[in-house]
Amino acid sequence: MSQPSADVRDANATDAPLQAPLGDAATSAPAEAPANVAKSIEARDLDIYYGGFHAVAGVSMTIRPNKVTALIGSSGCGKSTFLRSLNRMHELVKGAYVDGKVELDGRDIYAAGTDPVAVRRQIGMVFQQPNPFPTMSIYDNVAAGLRLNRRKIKKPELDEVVERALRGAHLWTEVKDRLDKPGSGLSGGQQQRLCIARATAVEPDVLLMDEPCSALDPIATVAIESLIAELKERFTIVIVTHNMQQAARASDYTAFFNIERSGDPGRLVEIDETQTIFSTPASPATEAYISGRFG
Ligand SMILES: Nc1ncnc2c1ncn2[C@@H]1O[C@H](COP(=O)(O)OP(=O)(O)OP(=O)(O)O)[C@@H](O)[C@H]1O
Repeated sequence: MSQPSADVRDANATDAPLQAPLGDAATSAPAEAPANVAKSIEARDLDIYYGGFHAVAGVSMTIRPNKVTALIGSSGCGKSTFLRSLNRMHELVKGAYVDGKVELDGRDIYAAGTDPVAVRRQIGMVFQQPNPFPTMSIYDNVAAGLRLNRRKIKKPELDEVVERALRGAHLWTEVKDRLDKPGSGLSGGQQQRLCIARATAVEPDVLLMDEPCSALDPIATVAIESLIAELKERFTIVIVTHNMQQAARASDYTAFFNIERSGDPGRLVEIDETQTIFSTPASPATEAYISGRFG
């Protein structure tokens, strides 16, 4: 829930796609995967609250299209909170709200009248724990979002989208002969790739990933990392990770968050190309964190 502001009202004039009812927005979606141009996100002076608790303060950041941006920083500095504010999942917590702006290609996702469900369709999320719908088949897990968005979608088209999403998630060959079996019967790494297939099947512009490998073994982690490298050809990706090697391997840009004193809100210290953050960061706090001196 954003606090109303003049800026929000101004942005309202240009946010038509996010205001479209979910079904309409999706009905016009092309059957084929769209061109490889994803969208950028711009956070401007973003403050994030849980009721009276100020969790994250004053974040301004550009998230570039078709790049992987990693969010790193010590526990509790607000990485996940910031991530969830980028697709309006934050406000699902009772009393939680943001102040400031988040723009998807220049359109404020918090503008008055914007449908948060449509925002979440355009900015998908993959969580730490793989969470396939437990009673649904593998096929239905991937088809679920499309069925919600496009009630009249025909079976042959759905088959095509499900196959494409599963191939895109490097899962097709492993599951093509058991599409009718429950998604919960897959291994952890397979379940996470199923969740990625589910998230990408609706062709979002941005994929948010909250520690997507932290519940996985090293082999499954490598599989997800190589998948992320491919997915950025089609999507803008933001990933929260505690694993600095993973940030160094998998991201193009890295944002370091920090809390100066206990009880203070988390703040963005710096964002730069990953190579720069891990070799010559601007801030001593970043240097201390990446060299393992704290956090
Ligand atoms: N649902 C919630 N209600 C109230 N406070 C919350 C809630 N979720 C998180 N917080 C608080 O917000 C702050 C930021 O938490 P957040 O989980 O975003 O940090 P993080 O950097 O992602 O941490 P970690 O690396 O441990 O996952 C913390 O002080 C946390 O306790």
